[in-house]
Amino acid sequence: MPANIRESEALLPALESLRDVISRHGLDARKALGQHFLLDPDITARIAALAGKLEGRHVVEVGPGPGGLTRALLATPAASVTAVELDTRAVGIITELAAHFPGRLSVVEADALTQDLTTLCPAPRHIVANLPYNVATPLLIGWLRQGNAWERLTLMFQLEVAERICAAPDSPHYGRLGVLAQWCAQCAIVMKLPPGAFTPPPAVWSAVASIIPHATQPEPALFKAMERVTAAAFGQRRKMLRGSLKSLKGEQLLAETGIDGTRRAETLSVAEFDCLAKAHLALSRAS
Ligand SMILES: C[S@@+](CC[C@H](N)C(=O)[O-])C[C@H]1O[C@@H](n2cnc3c(N)ncnc32)[C@H](O)[C@@H]1O
Repeated sequence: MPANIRESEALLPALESLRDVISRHGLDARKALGQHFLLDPDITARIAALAGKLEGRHVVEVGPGPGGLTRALLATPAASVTAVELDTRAVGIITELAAHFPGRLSVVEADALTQDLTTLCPAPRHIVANLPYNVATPLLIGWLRQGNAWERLTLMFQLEVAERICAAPDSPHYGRLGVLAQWCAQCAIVMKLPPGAFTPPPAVWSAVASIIPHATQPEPALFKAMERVTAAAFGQRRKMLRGSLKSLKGEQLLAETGIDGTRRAETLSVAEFDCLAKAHLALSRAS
């Protein structure tokens, strides 16, 4: 395995600069596609390193754009990289890049929101991506739903979203996304980047979150129950639980779990939400 960033770069064949590739393919950044590119190879190599051991792993990269992070991933010992991209111009760039890495890089032109990424490569699978910010949250929730399929996710979000994913109870960013993510995975912010690290720069800071699914994952019906409970509890977060959970037979749920109905959603631990989701599922199966 390469010992450092310079050694990793040395593993790549001589490639055209990303700026030249962008201009040759007319890949001017489009806001609607959340396009903020990473062109600094030191930064992309650091992100690839944050993904941990990639030897023998199959990596899915969502939104390769001009391919900076893709190149960094190819400089690791990953068994394969599958890039999923919506923008035809970027698909053209990655198709060209794939010619330099026969059998190791493939590109799929698709919307990652509707494509089941688990069908694209065998396990053990990782996702590594600088995500399009406009669809990052629904993408993450979809991948959490398939927790068993992923060994690890290393994902760039807007800093505020990464903070919500990793927030502790009773802290300002704690909410539905943090409960769902931490219920399914170990989550941590492992890198922060200022707007100037991207071309063009976004309006806000960004952060990479490392998301490692727990060994045991909720079954689909329990995941749905947790989605319903957290939507109700945080949908009216200023309300006490006995009010916000009313539509889910809240009184019964609270009695069964022993959780005080005068508490508010943001004070509950992930373990307490787990109890509520299990009680809700049991109640809905019984009725
Ligand atoms: C933030 S840019 C990252 C580009 C590149 N990985 C980089 O770091 O320079 C997000 C990328 O996701 C692509 N994208 C946007 N929406 C998508 C979707 N629904 N499915 C797949 N790719 C998408 C964009 O075209 C763009 O290339």
